[in-house]
Order: sequence, then C-alpha cells, then structure tokens
Amino acid sequence: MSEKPSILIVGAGAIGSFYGAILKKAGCSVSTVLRSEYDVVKEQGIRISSSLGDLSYRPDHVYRDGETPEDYPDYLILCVKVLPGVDRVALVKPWMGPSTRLVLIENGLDIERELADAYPDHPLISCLAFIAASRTEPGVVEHKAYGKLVMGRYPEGIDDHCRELSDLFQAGGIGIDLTEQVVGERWRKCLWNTPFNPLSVIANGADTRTILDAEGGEALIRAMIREVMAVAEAEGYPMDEKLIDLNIEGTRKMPPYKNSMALDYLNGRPIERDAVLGNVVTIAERHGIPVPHLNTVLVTLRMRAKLAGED
Ligand SMILES: NC(=O)C1=CN([C@@H]2O[C@H](COP(=O)(O)OP(=O)(O)OC[C@H]3O[C@@H](n4cnc5c(N)ncnc54)[C@H](OP(=O)(O)O)[C@@H]3O)[C@@H](O)[C@H]2O)C=CC1
Ligand SMILES: CC(C)(CO)C(=O)C(=O)O
Repeated sequence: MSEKPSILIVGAGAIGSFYGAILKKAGCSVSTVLRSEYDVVKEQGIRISSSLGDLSYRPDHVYRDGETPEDYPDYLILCVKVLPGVDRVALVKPWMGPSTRLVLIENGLDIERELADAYPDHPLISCLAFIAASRTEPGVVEHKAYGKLVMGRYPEGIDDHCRELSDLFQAGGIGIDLTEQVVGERWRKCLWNTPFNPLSVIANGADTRTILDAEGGEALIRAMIREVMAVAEAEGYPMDEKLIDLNIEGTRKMPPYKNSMALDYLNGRPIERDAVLGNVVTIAERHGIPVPHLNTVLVTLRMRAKLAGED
C-alpha cells in the first residue's frame, strides 16, 4: 500500500489524465472516473505522449460515473468541462468521503462557488492549468507543451493540503505556483481566455496568430482584455495595464495555438461559453460596468448555439 495520498480523477480527459499521470509518477495511487472512455481505459490504461517522456499508466481503479467507490480518496480532482447541464455537485457526490479534499483543475470564473456551498466542510483547492494538452483518441492524450499549475485554497489562502498536493506535483515533475489569492489568479488567467477562447470559436476555430494578425484582431483582443480588467477591478482585483501588452507579446511569441475551446468547437463538443465569458458579463452587469465587446461576442455565441439547436 502506498503511504502517499490516494487520488481520484473525475473526468480523465486531457487534463485529468495528464495530472493523474504526474501524481502516479510521484508515487500516489491514482484512480479515475470515466464516462465514454471507460471501456478503453479499463482495457488498455491511459496512454500519454509528452515532452516529459512516456507518461502512460494504468489507473489503480477505473470507475464509471455514479459507481460506488471501494475507498474514498484523500484528494478528488475534478477535471470535467464546466458546462450548463453538467451537475458537478452531483457528479462528485458518491466519491466525497468524510475527509476527502476537493480539487478543481478547470477553466473559468466563479466556478468554485456551487461546490464550496455544497461541501462546506471539505477543503476546496482551486487550480489553473497552463498547459497545451488534448485527447487524440479514446484513452490517448497528447501533452504538447507547458504544464504549470497555479494553486490556492478557495476562496483564499494556502493551507497544508495545498502544500502537500503541491509537493506531490513537483515530485512528479510539474511546476507549481502557490497563491494566497486564487480568485485573483483566475481573473488574471481570464484576461487571456475570455477574449481568445470565444473569439476562436466565432472565427471557426482560428488559432492565436490568425486572431492577432487579422485586420483589427489585436485591437479587438486589447479592447476585450481591457473590459475583463475593469470587471476584475470592480471585484477587488485591480491589475496593471502592462498586462495587456504582456499578454499580446507572450501570445505572439508562441507558435500559432488553438486553445481548448477552439478544439472543443472543431471536434463538435460543447464549449465552456458561460464559465469563460458569460460569468464575466453577468458580474459586469452586477457592477453596472459596460462590456460591449464581451457582450457582443457572448450574444453572437448564443445565436450560433440557437441556430445549432443547442440553446
Ligand atoms: N486541454 C487544455 O489544454 C486545457 C484545458 N483546461 C481546462 O481544463 C478542464 C478540462 O479540460 P480537458 O481535459 O481539456 O477536457 P476533456 O474534454 O479532454 O476532458 C473532460 C473529461 O471529462 C469527462 N466527463 C464529462 N462528464 C463526465 C461524467 N459525468 N463522468 C465522468 N467523466 C465525465 C469527459 O468524458 P466524455 O469523453 O465522456 O465527455 C472527458 O473525459 C476544462 O475546464 C478546460 O477549460 C485548461 C487549460 C488547458
Ligand atoms: C491558457 C490555455 C490556452 C492553455 O493553457 C488555456 O487555458 C486553454 O487552452 O483554454
């Protein structure tokens, strides 16, 4: 038996499979809860190609969603897409033992609250993933670049659970930034995701270079970042204007890149529209802050969804 904490990954897609592999490498027992990929993972395990080497592994247990666990995990890591109609509170319920700590590795803003409200006695650790990874076929993940996690206790602080998990990820070869202000860090990450992810969908799966090089593209991104900043400031997270240039320059230095929402759109999967954009517009409305560019993109995406019979 491993003396290291036991880990359960709920939603072992690109992100869950990858970070599960890192914790496996660190010596933890790692089990997974799967939906459509249950049979293939049960049969062949998870295959991961990565610049860190071959990270393929067999989870200690493979469960279907809704099944009853043999043991409750020490850490339950939730990595499903944050989508309307996906009841994350119900999804994790069967696996939440009396001392299970809940960890989120998911994009978006204000995505912790419903889980924190449902499980007030369980420590909740919120993480932001800076990584390029995707599923290439069932049970197969390609890790293309990066991998750092920004991690903190929700709503704020750093506790011993964060430190323990951070040490394990680092032992497995991943960089971790612990933060006292994880909500502020979500806003900072959304300076990038909130403009780029939805625009890439409106632009039919465009990569970062196409978005920035189209006439007016960079100006549009800058205007959207500025709006996200204004909302963040109203929420108590003021940011330096310089971050606009830093985000543009950093993106221009990357090879042309298709973000996770672009990949979902191109693969016919639902997109995290509200987690990444809709919630920002809702918070802006609460503060009476005009966000005309964000709102135009949001409403256009709603129109597309309606046309596709999805909304
Ligand atoms: N990929 C990336 O590079 C990055 C992703 N992120 C964020 O990480 C989060 C996860 O993204 P990613 O891993 O790419 O997404 P994926 O679509 O690759 O994985 C999500 C997984 O959740 C599973 N799932 C959904 N519902 C259930 C359920 N009821 N029971 C069990 N499993 C379920 C899906 O299964 P099924 O196949 O059946 O749908 C899938 O395996 C998102 O919030 C994303 O925005 C952040 C940074 C980068
Ligand atoms: C920041 C980025 C682009 C990858 O880490 C991301 O969050 C995404 O693909 O949605």
